[in-house]
Amino acid sequence: MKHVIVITGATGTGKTTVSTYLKTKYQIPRIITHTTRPMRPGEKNGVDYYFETPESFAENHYLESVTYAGYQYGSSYEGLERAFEKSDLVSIVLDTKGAETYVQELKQQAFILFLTVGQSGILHERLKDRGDQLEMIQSRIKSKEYTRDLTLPEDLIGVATVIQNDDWHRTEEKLGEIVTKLQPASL
Ligand SMILES: Nc1ncnc2c1ncn2[C@@H]1O[C@H](COP(=O)(O)OP(=O)(O)OP(=O)(O)O)[C@@H](O)[C@H]1O
Ligand SMILES: Nc1nc2c(ncn2[C@@H]2O[C@H](COP(=O)(O)O)[C@@H](O)[C@H]2O)c(=O)[nH]1
Repeated sequence: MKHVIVITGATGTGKTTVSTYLKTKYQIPRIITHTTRPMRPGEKNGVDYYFETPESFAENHYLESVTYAGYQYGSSYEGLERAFEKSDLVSIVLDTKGAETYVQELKQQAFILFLTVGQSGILHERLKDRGDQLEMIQSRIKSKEYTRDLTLPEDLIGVATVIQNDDWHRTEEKLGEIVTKLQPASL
């Protein structure tokens, strides 16, 4: 059975870091999603996201789309199919609203991974260290989506696997266990 590891949680908890690690260590491709937000330093179009204008964003066909801290984000059916052509096990990084939609649409094919940290105060530091502009950090941390994604939504309790991503070494160990469960034959 094909599976999508849906990596979700609040901003700065390490979703993209986990997705990149799964690709590097286990060759698990990431579904690239679309956004209207500006690029961060070092990001590349077609690698980190498909960066869109509001007009071009509206032209795609989305499995789900959301507004997050004032920008639009969406994952397309085509993106999912393209990733499944490469591998039976793929990952995607979504906010919690998107993760709920993936469970409704893909059912058992969606493996939900909710990332959290012990103290939400460290998230601000992580975003600063990542090179985010102060203005962007402040508006994001004030957004209702940020507050919402700090807590596992009720619909995902008992469905999601939770990793407290404070210690990267422990996170690596837990990811190894998850991949072994989902991809036993190839390890
Ligand atoms: N376990 C960890 N310990 C310390 N720093 C970490 C850890 N995991 C990730 N980071 C760092 O935290 C920063 C934010 O990580 P990342 O970009 O992966 O978060 P994210 O959840 O994808 O954020 P966003 O939703 O804003 O895109 C990065 O600089 C990353 O290197
Ligand atoms: N529901 C969706 N959420 C998405 C998608 N692509 C990214 N995201 C989430 O948006 C926020 C902000 O991302 P950032 O890269 O600007 O920090 C974060 O929670 C991502 O997981 C999507 O297609 N659908």
